[in-house]
Amino acid sequence: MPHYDLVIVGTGSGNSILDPRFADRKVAIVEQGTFGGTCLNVGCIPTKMFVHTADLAMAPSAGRRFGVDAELRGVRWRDVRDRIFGRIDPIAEGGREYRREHEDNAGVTVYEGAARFTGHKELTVELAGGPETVTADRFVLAAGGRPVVPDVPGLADVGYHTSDTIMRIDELPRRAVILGGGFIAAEFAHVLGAFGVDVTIVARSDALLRAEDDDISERFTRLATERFDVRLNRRTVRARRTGDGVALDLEGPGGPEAVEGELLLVATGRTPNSDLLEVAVTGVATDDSGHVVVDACQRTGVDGIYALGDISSRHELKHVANHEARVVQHNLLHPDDPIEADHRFVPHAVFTSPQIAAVGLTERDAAARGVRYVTATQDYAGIAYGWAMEDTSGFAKLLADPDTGQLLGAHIIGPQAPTLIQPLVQAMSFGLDARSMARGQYWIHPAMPELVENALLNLPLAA
Ligand SMILES: Cc1cc2nc3c(=O)[nH]c(=O)nc-3n(C[C@H](O)[C@H](O)[C@H](O)COP(=O)(O)OP(=O)(O)OC[C@H]3O[C@@H](n4cnc5c(N)ncnc54)[C@H](O)[C@@H]3O)c2cc1C
Ligand SMILES: NC(=O)c1ccc[n+]([C@@H]2O[C@H](COP(=O)([O-])OP(=O)(O)OC[C@H]3O[C@@H](n4cnc5c(N)ncnc54)[C@H](O)[C@@H]3O)[C@@H](O)[C@H]2O)c1
Repeated sequence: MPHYDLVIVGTGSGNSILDPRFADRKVAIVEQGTFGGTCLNVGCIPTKMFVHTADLAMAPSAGRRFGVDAELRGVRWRDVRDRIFGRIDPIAEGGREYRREHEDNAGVTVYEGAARFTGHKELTVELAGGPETVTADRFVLAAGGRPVVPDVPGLADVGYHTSDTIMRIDELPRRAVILGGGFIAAEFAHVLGAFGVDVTIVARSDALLRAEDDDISERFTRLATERFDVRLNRRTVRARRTGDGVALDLEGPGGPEAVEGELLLVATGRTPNSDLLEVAVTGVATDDSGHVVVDACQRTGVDGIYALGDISSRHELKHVANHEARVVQHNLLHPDDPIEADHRFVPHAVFTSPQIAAVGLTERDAAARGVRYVTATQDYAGIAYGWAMEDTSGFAKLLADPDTGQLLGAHIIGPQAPTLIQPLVQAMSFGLDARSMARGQYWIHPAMPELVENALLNLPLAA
């Protein structure tokens, strides 16, 4: 039975741990799917390439009110798809080849198959030629998560897509139904809608993107309702096949109803892969949502076993997985001088239309925690660049401590929100108060960050 110094399960963020400093160690890396993991192959990167293309497809119709008459003559779906994966697939394959063949990785063995723990620090991998069992002093659990499919009668039989499959379809449907009202629903509704698909969104709660600050969620829900057929407060009773696709029978405030599409996208969250990896067999604990329990240094309760990314983090974000991979890398190299992960101010963005970004507390969080706070908002429509963009719906909302001016939360809905939020993430991370941030630097006029400057100046802080 081969024994390793280190075994890494998962080639998403886990793959970035290995660098020349590990050259003197005997290492194995295990992957059951496509090298590079979710973000590269079926997550952040292809979705944002589709989103950018969708934004371009929307531009002609947006031009009209600027006096620019342009027309969208069509979207060549297969060309879009093949351009995107024509770039991504070789990167995934290049990463695989690098680990398997390159002299830099002379000490690395790649196992391609599904792994599960079969004993204490003992892992069995289902290889094409049969199972192989390995042991190691140290493990990194970086096996991510997978889409959750709700237990709706008929769903398993009708044929549905998840984010794992929808980006590779051969033809765009005329009509699509999206089940779920979170990140993936918001992003794919935008992409499909921009490409001319009639989109119906079915959500069980009373708003889309419900985890956002209420003002953001309300604004997005209103805008989405103008663009898509949005069914809120709906329970999905049953899925059934129709002549040309799928129907969902729903129960809602108005009684029973049905929605139909040629394609159904299930976007109802993700679950960590700790169960399939059978981490309990090696003594690693999970919480009630299946996330591996780690301490601030990303160590599980079992000596020498670390975890990172979606398998252990409720954030389920690539920048968090990357940060945690850097922490694990340091702690593997310097076990006697470990560092902690910093989860204080984790931002996120939803790349839909309009774009959304946030960091820190929502107003709901602040109220629930009994934190003293003041808020301020600034509309894009009230800054010069917002006039240039004729924006009528975007705004920034800030929460701050009324006495110290320390920022507690920032929420933006509107063009370039993920870019605009970054200086606020920086201010929060380095403890810069709102007044110093607003007046201690120049803000380029008339650029979009004036949205942030004005939101900061609008905060009703103690004199
Ligand atoms: C559609 C979509 C869009 C997203 N967009 C964004 C975004 O814009 N920004 C952002 O920050 N985040 C985004 N995310 C989330 C982001 O992709 C994840 O947080 C991130 O990829 C997690 O990285 P990871 O290394 O923890 O896991 P993964 O990248 O999922 O890597 C885990 C790897 O482990 C392998 N594996 C699993 N189980 C086993 C096993 N038993 N044996 C062997 N191998 C195994 C898997 O095949 C996989 O390759 C998106 C996710 C999705 C689904
Ligand atoms: N831009 C980004 O950073 C980005 C983009 C896409 C995905 N992601 C990550 O991937 C994760 C998964 O995305 P997601 O959109 O699937 O999850 P999500 O948690 O954002 O949304 C899930 C949605 O499904 C609904 N839902 C859950 N169970 C349901 C059921 N049984 N019936 C009907 N509706 C149900 C929830 O109410 C919610 O609206 C996200 O949490 C996010 O961290 C990030």
